[in-house]
Amino acid sequence: MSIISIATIIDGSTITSTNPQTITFLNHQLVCIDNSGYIDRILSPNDTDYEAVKATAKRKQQLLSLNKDEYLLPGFIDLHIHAPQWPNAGLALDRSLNEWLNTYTFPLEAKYQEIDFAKSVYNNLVQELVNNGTTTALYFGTIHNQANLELARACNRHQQRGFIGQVTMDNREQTPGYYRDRSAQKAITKAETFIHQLMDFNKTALLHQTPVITPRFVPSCTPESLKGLGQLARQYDLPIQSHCSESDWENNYALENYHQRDAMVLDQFGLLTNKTIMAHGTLLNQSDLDLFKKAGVAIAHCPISNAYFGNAVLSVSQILEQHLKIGLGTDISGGYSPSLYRNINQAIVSSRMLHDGVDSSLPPARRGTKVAALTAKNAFYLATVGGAESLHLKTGQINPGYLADFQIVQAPYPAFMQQTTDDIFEKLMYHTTKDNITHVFVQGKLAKEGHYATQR
Ligand SMILES: O=c1[nH]c(=O)c2nc[nH]c2[nH]1
Repeated sequence: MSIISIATIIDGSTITSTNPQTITFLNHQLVCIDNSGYIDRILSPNDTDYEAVKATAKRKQQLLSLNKDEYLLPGFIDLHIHAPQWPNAGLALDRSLNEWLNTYTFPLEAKYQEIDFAKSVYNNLVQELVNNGTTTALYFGTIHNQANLELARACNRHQQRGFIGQVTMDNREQTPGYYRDRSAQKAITKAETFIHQLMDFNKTALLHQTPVITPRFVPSCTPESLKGLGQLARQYDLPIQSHCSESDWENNYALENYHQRDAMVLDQFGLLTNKTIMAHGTLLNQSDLDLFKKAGVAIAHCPISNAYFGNAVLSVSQILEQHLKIGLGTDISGGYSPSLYRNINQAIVSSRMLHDGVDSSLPPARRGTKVAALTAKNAFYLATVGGAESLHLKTGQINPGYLADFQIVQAPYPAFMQQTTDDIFEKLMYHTTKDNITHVFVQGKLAKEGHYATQR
C-alpha cells in the first residue's frame, strides 16, 4: 500500500475507454481512492499485496464490494447543456431553431431573474444529472449573475463539477427587449463580475466550479461584445463555449452579416482557443475543422438535439479520424433527455443513417455517405475521455492519477446465456437508465446512493 492515505477501495469489475476504438474491461479490481479524491492505484489479483490490501480495507470498513452483475464505469461528462431550459425538456421540438428560441426558450430563460425559480429548477436538474451518472457538466446559464450563482450552489450541493457560463446576448436585432444585455459594455462588465463571484464562491466550495466565457452564438451578439469576451477569456485564461454552424439559419447568418463562415467570425474575435468548446457543428466544413484543429477547439456533439435543429448529421467518425477533440452533450432542451446514455444511443443511430442514407428512391450505392457508423465503444469514448480532454480534466478514465468520478451500474436485465465482456458492455450502453445506476462518486465522494445500495 502506498503511503498516501486511502479513503475507499472499490472491489469489482471496471470498464474504461482507452481510445475511441477500444475499452478495457477487467474483473476483480481493487480501485484505491485517496483522501483527495484521486485514484491512487488499481490492484489485480496477481499483484502480491492484493489480498492484504483487501483484508485491511475490509477491517477498516473502507471496502465497497460490487455484486457479480455490477460494474464500475467512469462518470460521464455532459459537454453542452442549457440549465435554465430544463422545464422545457421535450417541448416544441417540431419548430425551427429560430422560432423555438424566440417563442419558447427566451421567455423561459428570462424568468431566471427570479432567484427562487432558479434555485428550484437548478437543484432539481443537477440532482437528475447526477442520478443519470453525469459527474461533470458544461452549462449555459442565463444573462443573470445571481441565477448563475445558484447553479454553482446547486452543483456544489449535489456534488457535481460544473463549468458555468454567464450568457452574453446584446444584439438588439436578434434578441427580445425583455431578455437582452443592455449594451456590449454592460455585458462584458457582468461577465467579469461573474468570474469574480465564482472565484469567491470557490474559496469555500467543496468542488471547484469554473466560470466559462459564453457568447450565446454569433447572431445574438454584437461585434463589440464578441471582441470584449475574447479579451476576457485571454485575460483570465478561461474556457469559452458557444454554438457554431448548428443550422442552415445560423450558418447563413454569419455569411450574410459578416461575409465569413461562423467559425471564422468567432476566430476573428479571439474566441477559438484550445479551451474552446463549440456545440453542434453539423454544418462545419473541412476548412472550419482545420481551423478548429489548429486552435485546439473541441466539439460538443449533441445527437438528439441535432436531429431536430441541426439540419444535417455531424460526421463524428471523420472528426475522430482527424484527432480533433470531441465529447457528447445532452443540449437540454434542444435535446429532450438528461441522460448521456440516450445520447450515446442516438449518436450511433444518427451515424448509421448518415452511413446508409435515408432516401429509398435512390439505389443503395448512392443512398448514403462513406462516413463510418459509430460503435458503442466510439460513443462511450465521447461521453468519457472525449469530454474530459475537451475540458482539460483528469477524469473520464479508471486509471491511477485520475479523479475518482465514477458510476456503479447494475446490469438492467438478466443474462440468459454466457456473455462476453463486449456483450455486457453493449447491453449496459443500450439499457442503462438512472434506476440501475446504484452509486455515483465525484472526486471520491458519494454523490448518489440508489435503492440497490447496501453496505458491503
Ligand atoms: O440548440 C440550441 N439551443 C440554444 O439555446 C441556442 N441558442 C443559440 N443557439 C442555440 N441552439
